[in-house]
Amino acid sequence: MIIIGRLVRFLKPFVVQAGVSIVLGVAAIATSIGLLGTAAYLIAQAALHPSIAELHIAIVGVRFFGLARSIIRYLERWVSHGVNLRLLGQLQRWLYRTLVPLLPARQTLLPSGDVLHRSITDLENLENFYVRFISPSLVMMVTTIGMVWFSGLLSPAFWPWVAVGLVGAGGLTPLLVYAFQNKPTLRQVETGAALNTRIVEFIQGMEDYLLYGQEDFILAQVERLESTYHHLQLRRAHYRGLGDGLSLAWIGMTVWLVLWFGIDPVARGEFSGVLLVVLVAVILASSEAVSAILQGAQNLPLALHSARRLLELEGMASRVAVGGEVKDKSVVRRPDILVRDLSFRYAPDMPLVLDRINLSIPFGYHIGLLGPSGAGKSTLIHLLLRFWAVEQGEIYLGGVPLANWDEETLHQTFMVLEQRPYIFSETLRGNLSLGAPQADESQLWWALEQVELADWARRLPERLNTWVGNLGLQLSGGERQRLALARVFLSEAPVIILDEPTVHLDWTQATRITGRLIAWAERRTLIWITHLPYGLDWLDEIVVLRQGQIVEQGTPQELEQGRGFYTRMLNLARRYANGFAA
Ligand SMILES: Nc1ncnc2c1ncn2[C@@H]1O[C@H](COP(=O)(O)OP(=O)(O)OP(=O)(O)O)[C@@H](O)[C@H]1O
Repeated sequence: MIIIGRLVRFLKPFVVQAGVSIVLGVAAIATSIGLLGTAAYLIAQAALHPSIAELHIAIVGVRFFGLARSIIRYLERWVSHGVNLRLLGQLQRWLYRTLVPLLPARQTLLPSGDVLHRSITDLENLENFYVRFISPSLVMMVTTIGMVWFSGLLSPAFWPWVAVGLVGAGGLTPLLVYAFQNKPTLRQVETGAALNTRIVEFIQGMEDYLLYGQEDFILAQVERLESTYHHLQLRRAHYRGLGDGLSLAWIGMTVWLVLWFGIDPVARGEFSGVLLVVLVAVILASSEAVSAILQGAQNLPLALHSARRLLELEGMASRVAVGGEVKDKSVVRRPDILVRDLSFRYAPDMPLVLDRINLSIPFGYHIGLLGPSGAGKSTLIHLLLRFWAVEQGEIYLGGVPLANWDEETLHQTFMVLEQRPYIFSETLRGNLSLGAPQADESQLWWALEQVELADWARRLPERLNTWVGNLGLQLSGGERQRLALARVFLSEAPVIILDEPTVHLDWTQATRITGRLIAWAERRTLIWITHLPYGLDWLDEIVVLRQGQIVEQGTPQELEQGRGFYTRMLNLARRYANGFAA
């Protein structure tokens, strides 16, 4: 019920249109009943050979209901599909708004295939909830009340049977269908999501699977999931068939009871035979509303499970701090960074990844964040970007607590080159201008020059307009890295964070590009993350992280003269380099 309540709130903006669609739905069923009722009256009355004048009203009624039924049904579909499409748009917007703050940090919790499943299949299932459940339920209720009232009007002997029959067919049977469908549907949704996840993983990791000879194993998993999925689909179809049969039995029983209790009074002349025929016809006509609600009950578990999966994203999102608004825009252009007593763990039952970190990075400083793998460097940056909420300690940006920065301004302040930069299935131009849509042709070429990709780009068949599709897989590791670095050169952000920026580059090229980066970032803050203590003399300060703690801090020269962790790393690195050279 809570889920249904949360779903109904999405309908709020379209409540008028939804109301109109329900009224039209009731009117469409009413005209169907009217058509069958007047047609039955006409045939039954005609059998008694009355004068044509006596049949006149019934003839007009048949014409009217016949015409009105098509027009009203058309209008009802038009309005309800309009509501549906707008609703789908609203749900999609809601989903993307929910996913955006969630994805950077929680990718590990949501495999890409699962996100795909949620954003396509789950949304589609949810769409059915409104058109196939809410509206038919209300139409069924009104139809039942209307039919009970009409049969009671004809004779008090009939209405209890009509009430029992319609409640059985349109109330109890859908409930039974829902109860039986619930479990297999839950399993079907989960199996479908697992299937999607496996398929996306298989495609993304195809190279490795082939290399390790694991393709048969993965394909067997996919086939197993697929066969479970089809088996569950079959089971659901089976219950659906049972539901259809059961509701028909209820309607048939109602007709039978009405005839059983009606024939004697007709024989005794106490009740009109024509009206008895009309009553039977309208009961049969009301089964149109029954079949709609049965379809709704069939889809309800699917919609509810999908809704639960979608709404749980909201719960995850609320754990990430939501920003306010930075009033003083001047701090946005020259923000100092201050980290005070920051501790962090990924989950309450996990160990501390950062332990009482204190750090001050004045604007314009070039600082190196050094430490072995797993020291917590990326975590510190992700907290700075507010991918995760700070729970212990504080981070100030430009003197303003990080939580008070709005998302958009925060993202304009930072340019981040992640360890595995993402190359989009796009043209070279599209990939370059991602963070700098204002950049003109000459700026794009300038950026390519800085990363030594301009000659390569000139040789491409369509130069900047060449498709570097398939997530950049047709580029070499070094080309991908330099393309991502070219994006950095186009950025206007005041704080630049580069996570292992020269990985995949050869030593001489890395040195040249680093030199250009240093010069370019002269009036910006630069945070250079690395685990190699090489060639860092140009930095204003180096902070050494180890097991989540700052173990050393100072200028490169100060650290080199000391006997700490940094010197040990440096000596080790030199020994390795000499060993290789020898
Ligand atoms: N999403 C996550 N959930 C749980 N633990 C995580 C998550 N991300 C990182 N960790 C753990 O936090 C610790 C610090 O990881 P982090 O990525 O910050 O290290 P790092 O210094 O950047 O390492 P590297 O140089 O290898 O990138 C590691 O032990 C890692 O396993």
